[in-house]
Amino acid sequence: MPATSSPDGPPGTGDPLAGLHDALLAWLPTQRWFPAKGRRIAGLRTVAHSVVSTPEESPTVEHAVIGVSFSDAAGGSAEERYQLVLGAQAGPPAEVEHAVIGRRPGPDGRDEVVYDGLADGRISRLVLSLIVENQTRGPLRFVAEPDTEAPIVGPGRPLIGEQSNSSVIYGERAIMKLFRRATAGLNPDLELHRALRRQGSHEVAPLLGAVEGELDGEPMTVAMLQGYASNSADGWSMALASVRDLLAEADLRADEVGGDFAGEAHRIGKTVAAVHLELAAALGTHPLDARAASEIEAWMLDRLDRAAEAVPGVAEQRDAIADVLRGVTAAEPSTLQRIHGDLHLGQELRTPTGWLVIDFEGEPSKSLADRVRPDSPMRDVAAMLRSFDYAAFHQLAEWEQSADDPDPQLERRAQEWADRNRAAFCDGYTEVTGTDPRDAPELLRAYELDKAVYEVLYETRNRPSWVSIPLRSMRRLLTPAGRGER
Ligand SMILES: Nc1ncnc2c1ncn2[C@@H]1O[C@H](COP(=O)(O)OP(=O)(O)O)[C@@H](O)[C@H]1O
Ligand SMILES: O=P(O)(O)O[C@H]1O[C@H](CO)[C@@H](O[C@H]2O[C@H](CO)[C@@H](O)[C@H](O)[C@H]2O)[C@H](O)[C@H]1O
Repeated sequence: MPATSSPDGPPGTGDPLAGLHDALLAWLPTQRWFPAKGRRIAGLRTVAHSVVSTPEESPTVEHAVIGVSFSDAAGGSAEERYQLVLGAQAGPPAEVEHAVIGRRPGPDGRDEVVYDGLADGRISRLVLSLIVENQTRGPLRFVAEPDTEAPIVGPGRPLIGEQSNSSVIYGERAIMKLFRRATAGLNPDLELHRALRRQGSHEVAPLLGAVEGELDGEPMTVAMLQGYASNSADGWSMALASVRDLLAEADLRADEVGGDFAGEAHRIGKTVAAVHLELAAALGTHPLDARAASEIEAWMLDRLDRAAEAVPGVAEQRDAIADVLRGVTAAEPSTLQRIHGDLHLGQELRTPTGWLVIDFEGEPSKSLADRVRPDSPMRDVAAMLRSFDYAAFHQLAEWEQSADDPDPQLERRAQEWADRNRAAFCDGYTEVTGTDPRDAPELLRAYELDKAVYEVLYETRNRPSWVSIPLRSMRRLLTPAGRGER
């Protein structure tokens, strides 16, 4: 049996990672998934730790939850928790060299190297086989989804790219995501994929299995295994290619240039609509009555005030924005249900047969309670409309960094691209649900503006050179002429 422990004391009192705290503190900010880069870390502790491998298996594989606390103004006393899968071996293979975290004395007295386990194909292969065999190792349960056969195709290859979690791909057949933020409770990504699977959804990748643990006495989702859509392209890259074609031919309209995206936007609209119907059928709907609407309004206003504190461009428009956000109370009668919660073109994959929606975790900065709260499907629709704006104006925003003045002709072309694709998306959505989102303009505008405010804060913190994109949309949504979708 693998050894397990749940240390909670100070370093040196039985914490198996105590000797690695300094190394972890240096390593964490270098990781793409670590969201608190640049913040002043006050301390680190091991919240939970278990050994996954048996003594016969090499390398040693460990699962840990670490708690990081901060001493800057944004930190307060809140601790953020992250999951790690660690490999440990005296002489690990060269392929993990880039993933080394530190060294510590091994069980035989010799130093062993501790590294990010997902970089080691032997470790990802072990995790996959534990899932397929439905094994339990210490506090971790490796579960295959009933009636599925996860393909055993050997070691995993870490996904390289922009991610908030960490994924490995198994031979173009399966993909496993380790959720980096450790949160007590069922992760909505797993929960909603399970619900959609029950509905026989063709709009999401098939769920194959999961790794589940415990945190604070509650279940915690460690990882999720899905079918891999090989030969797919994400909507964001496809949309950018289309916009590039358009801006290279500034004299032509979006429908006259090669690489028009409107057909795809229409199909994405249909796909998102189908997901909404499936989620409603699987998990139910509730009326968006006056009480629910005022709760959503309060939540939006609170988020607006937090953004206004951090970004002067938002603070200057605070009252005008608040007036638009109050549009959610004009939403009756309509319904609330479980939704995606953080939809954008990068969360859509074009496969040879259609579009798939991925990543149902919701906005990363929201608490779990907020991410699982039923909301209007209009939030997802508005988020997609925002994404078409992003794709349209992204290149201009990059050019504006180096050019003196924006070219008004290119701005007009970009706006045409956005309008054309937003309309095509709404048409596709309406075709499937029978409800045209543009028939509730105040609700749609409130959700779009709420998302734009979120994005202004997100870009200020993560990609300051992109902040002009949501700021431009914020201004448009506050201008009477720029409001209408039709
Ligand atoms: N089922 C899948 N098939 C193919 N590629 C996928 C699949 N799921 C995710 N990906 C790829 O992995 C990337 C990260 O996945 P995502 O679920 O968005 O992770 P994160 O939550 O870390 O952002 C996606 O942008 C996509 O390129
Ligand atoms: O993908 P995540 O779930 O981590 O979502 C976060 O990051 C997104 C960017 O990667 C961010 O999306 C924003 O930028 C996109 C272009 O990169 C654009 O298509 C989206 O419309 C825009 O919101 C998302 O908001 C954030 O939560």
